[in-house]
Amino acid sequence: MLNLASWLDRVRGVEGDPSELTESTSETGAAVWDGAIALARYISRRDSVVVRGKRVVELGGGTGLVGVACALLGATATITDRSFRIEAIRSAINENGVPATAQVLDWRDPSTPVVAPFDVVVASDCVYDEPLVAPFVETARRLLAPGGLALVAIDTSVGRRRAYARFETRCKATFDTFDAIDLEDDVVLYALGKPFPPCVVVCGVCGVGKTAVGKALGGSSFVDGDDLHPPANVAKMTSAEPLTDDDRASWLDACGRALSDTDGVVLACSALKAKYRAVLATAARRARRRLVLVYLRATPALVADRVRARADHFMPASLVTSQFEALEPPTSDENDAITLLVRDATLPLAAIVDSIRPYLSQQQQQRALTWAALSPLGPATPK
Ligand SMILES: Nc1ncnc2c1ncn2[C@@H]1O[C@H](COP(=O)(O)OP(=O)(O)O)[C@@H](O)[C@H]1O
Ligand SMILES: O=C(O)[C@H](O)[C@@H](O)[C@H](O)[C@H](O)COP(=O)(O)O
Repeated sequence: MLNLASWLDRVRGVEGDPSELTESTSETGAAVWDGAIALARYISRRDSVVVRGKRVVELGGGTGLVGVACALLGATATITDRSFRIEAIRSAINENGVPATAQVLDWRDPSTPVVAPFDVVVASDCVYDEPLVAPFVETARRLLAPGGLALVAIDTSVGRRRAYARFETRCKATFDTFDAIDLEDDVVLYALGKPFPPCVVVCGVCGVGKTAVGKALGGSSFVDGDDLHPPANVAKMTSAEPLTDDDRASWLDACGRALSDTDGVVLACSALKAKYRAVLATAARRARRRLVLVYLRATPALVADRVRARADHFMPASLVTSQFEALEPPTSDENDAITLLVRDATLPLAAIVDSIRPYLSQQQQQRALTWAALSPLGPATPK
């Protein structure tokens, strides 16, 4: 395996002039531009923090220089470009014997199957044409895990000022942290952090108010666990038969996927037992987020009243007793991965929701702090 220094020496021999390239040039990506060299050097100086052990994707890989550099430094890299560059990227990967794969990715075709998310997105000198800016930034956002970091190097001597200005504006609107750092020569490095909405689960027995609170809190990002039950579970509950641990297993997995596969979900899920909540906490950790668990507390009598008064729901009031029998009320020392908020379900809805919101922004701040600590750039500049 080559080391990074000799690999950089080697690719310097094919340096090119990016000012001659346009989006339609078939030569795009055939030469190594200054941005790529500067970015590879930058990452190599901060390897353990930025890429080691991380899932990295390179956009517009060209020769594959930056992606191969990341893999040489201990990342698992996916190096992407349009189809005509893939062969060259594959040979760069093979030559270096690194843990990397080459994959076709066209930013204007969101259906291209690249397995996201990634901890780090890297790219260099990719936004030289204005029409490319929006699809590029959207692709970076789509592929990046919450809390992840995008590093985009641009050689500003090339003179594509309008494209760069559009890129900056777009990034400021898309990412929640934005730094522009001068690297060597005229290369500017943009460090971008993806918004980091928390995973929220509203739990408690049937009829306690999970859906009402979850909807008010999550708006369009609300997911109702009721909708994730397999039909057999719904049939069972409709016929007044309580669910068993086995019945709940696949449903909890589906709830977990709703948490880990989507940005910023608020999920209503009864999560009656500690072991069910552990499944959800693991899913949140998979998405690199902390789980905020809102437990709604009420008496069996109040809950039975609510369930009886509720129209258009499969859950019969006769199941309320078994729900309380199964319930293991969550405690704050139950699981390190959970931030527990206990709320009185008899309070007005607005009071419950307003008392939860500050914890959500606290999570956002925590994300910014984590990012700043991980970043080799010093504290990130919030927009
Ligand atoms: N804080 C509250 N105050 C008064 N009624 C509520 C409150 N929260 C929920 N409800 C009502 O109680 C019923 C059950 O609430 P729902 O959200 O469907 O519970 P769950 O999703 O836990 O089964 C609904 O008719 C809902 O409008
Ligand atoms: O684990 C269970 O026994 C069920 O999941 C139950 O707890 C849940 O509450 C139902 O989905 C009913 O729906 P509601 O909670 O909306 O009444």
